[in-house]
Amino acid sequence: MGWTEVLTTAEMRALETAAMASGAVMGLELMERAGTAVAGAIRLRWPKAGRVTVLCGPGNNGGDGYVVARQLAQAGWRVRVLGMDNTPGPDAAAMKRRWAEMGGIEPLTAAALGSDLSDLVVDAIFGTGMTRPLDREMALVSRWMGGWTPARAVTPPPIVAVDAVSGLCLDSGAWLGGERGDPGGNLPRAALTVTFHAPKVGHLLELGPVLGGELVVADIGLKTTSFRDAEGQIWSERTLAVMDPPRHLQQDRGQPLLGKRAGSHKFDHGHALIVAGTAGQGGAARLSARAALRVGAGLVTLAPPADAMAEHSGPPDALMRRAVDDAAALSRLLGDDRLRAVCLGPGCGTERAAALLEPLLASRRPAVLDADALTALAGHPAIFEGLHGGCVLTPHMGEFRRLFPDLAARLDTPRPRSPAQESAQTVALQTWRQALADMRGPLYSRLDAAREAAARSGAVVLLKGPDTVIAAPDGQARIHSAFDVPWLATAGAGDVLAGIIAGLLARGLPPLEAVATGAFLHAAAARRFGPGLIADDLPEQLPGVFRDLGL
Ligand SMILES: NC(=O)C1=CN([C@@H]2O[C@H](COP(=O)(O)OP(=O)(O)OC[C@H]3O[C@@H](n4cnc5c(N)ncnc54)[C@H](OP(=O)(O)O)[C@@H]3O)[C@@H](O)[C@H]2O)[C@@H](O)CC1
Ligand SMILES: [K+]
Repeated sequence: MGWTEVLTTAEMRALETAAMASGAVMGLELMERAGTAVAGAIRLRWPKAGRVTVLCGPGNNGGDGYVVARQLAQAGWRVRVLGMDNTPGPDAAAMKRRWAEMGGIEPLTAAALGSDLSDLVVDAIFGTGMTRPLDREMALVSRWMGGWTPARAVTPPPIVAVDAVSGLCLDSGAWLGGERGDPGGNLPRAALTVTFHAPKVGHLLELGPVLGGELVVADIGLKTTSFRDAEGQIWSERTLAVMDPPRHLQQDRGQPLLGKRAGSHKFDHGHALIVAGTAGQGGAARLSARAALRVGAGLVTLAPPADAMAEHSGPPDALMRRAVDDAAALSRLLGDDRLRAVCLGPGCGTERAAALLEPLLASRRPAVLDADALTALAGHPAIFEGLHGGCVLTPHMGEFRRLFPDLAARLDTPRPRSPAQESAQTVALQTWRQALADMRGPLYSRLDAAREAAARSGAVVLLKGPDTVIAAPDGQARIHSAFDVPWLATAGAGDVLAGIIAGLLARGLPPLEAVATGAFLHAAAARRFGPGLIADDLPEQLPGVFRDLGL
């Protein structure tokens, strides 16, 4: 594996619809495969048949649940099924009938769960069709799965989620059971989530990774892997996620992408300019510079104002230094074509950043704009207008809020992305593009926000977080979930990331690739060091990361 395609719920429904419309597969068959995959994953992890309670919702997620119930019963499990008193769509109804021939269906209520004694609970209540907050009864069921009952706290049995923990929005990773960002306690945490064909956006963002546990992506035989338009071109608006060390880092059309070819010259690997600030603020820029060197830029020059030069005279000795006092000095320096990329912002000071942004943007040089440069951009709309496709913005949520207040506000409010909730099943293949634009899932996501920010600014945007989201102006996006490296939340880590990206830009990687690769290397360095990490350690881990990648 490497980069993996990630889908919205509408995209998933469109793929499924296309597969059925082409006659390649029937809905009932897909449901049987989905349920079989879940039952198989359960039997692999819990090989000794025990007692299982399967909670089945009103739609096709519930249909999968009835398949799981049947298959586990056939494998010797003692199965209790709690379901809803409704007639679901034809496929789920058929699966419900088949189960009813084998066992009973009790009403799905919190009261019925109160005395449950099972070893395992299968949550097949809601999946990709989750469109609105849980009603009161389902909220109580959900709280039971989270270990809360009116009488006392209980330890719920391990939960296996079919497609998602019910209540999670698979388009945003937000919790639909309550207020966004403050979902309260007692959220259910699955031991295992089995999803189908591809991860969904919500598995990787916000609470998705926290609530989902181990994520298994089961192949249910949907052959299509990418969206292609009528001319067979892959859409530009794709979302890819790093699930494993990306293979392309080791090899790109037979050539090492990050490795260095024997006999190459330092100028073959680019020259990065790291702008530094006035006295007393130097550490940040030096962290960026060290990272740019370690990631393999051929040369790195640090550019403080002349009166701060003394402060910047320490190691690493491999750094070159050049005083840049004002916009004119930066313009002159950028007259040298060999300077391939610039990093502006870390430890720079907002005023200095604002003054230097104009010549930098005018030079059209690839540039990472971080920290103080982002604050300067937020305060100067005219400079913001000068952003271009070679620019990379690396805001954390606070900086994002200053730059794109309306987009941040939409993230804060749990409201639908679009009121149109037209059934995807009716969407014809040719009209996907329009249909998906109308039907993105129930909640506006960090991915949506980053995409809009990139389109608006014309720059590549990396929105920081444990679920880093990266978007390019043409709609391409990457998700880099790194919930396993909490030690990255440390002072200066962002400066290192900016330096890594600047180094990769200097080495000639296109902006989106530089940013996505940079996010991966940054997390990999943190992972390699482990607990106790400080930002200074990150660049020093890069050689080990490269060795691990086989460079
Ligand atoms: N796509 C694929 O390739 C495959 C998909 N498969 C499976 O299908 C699942 C998707 O099925 P789905 O579309 O029927 O949606 P699902 O999640 O069952 O929920 C829909 C029902 O819930 C209701 N409802 C929604 N929110 C509610 C709320 N808060 N409170 C109460 N009710 C609420 C909603 O009602 P409505 O909004 O229509 O009023 C509707 O009745 C998917 O996750 C996967 O498991 C596999 O079988 C095979 C391959
Ligand atoms: K579910």
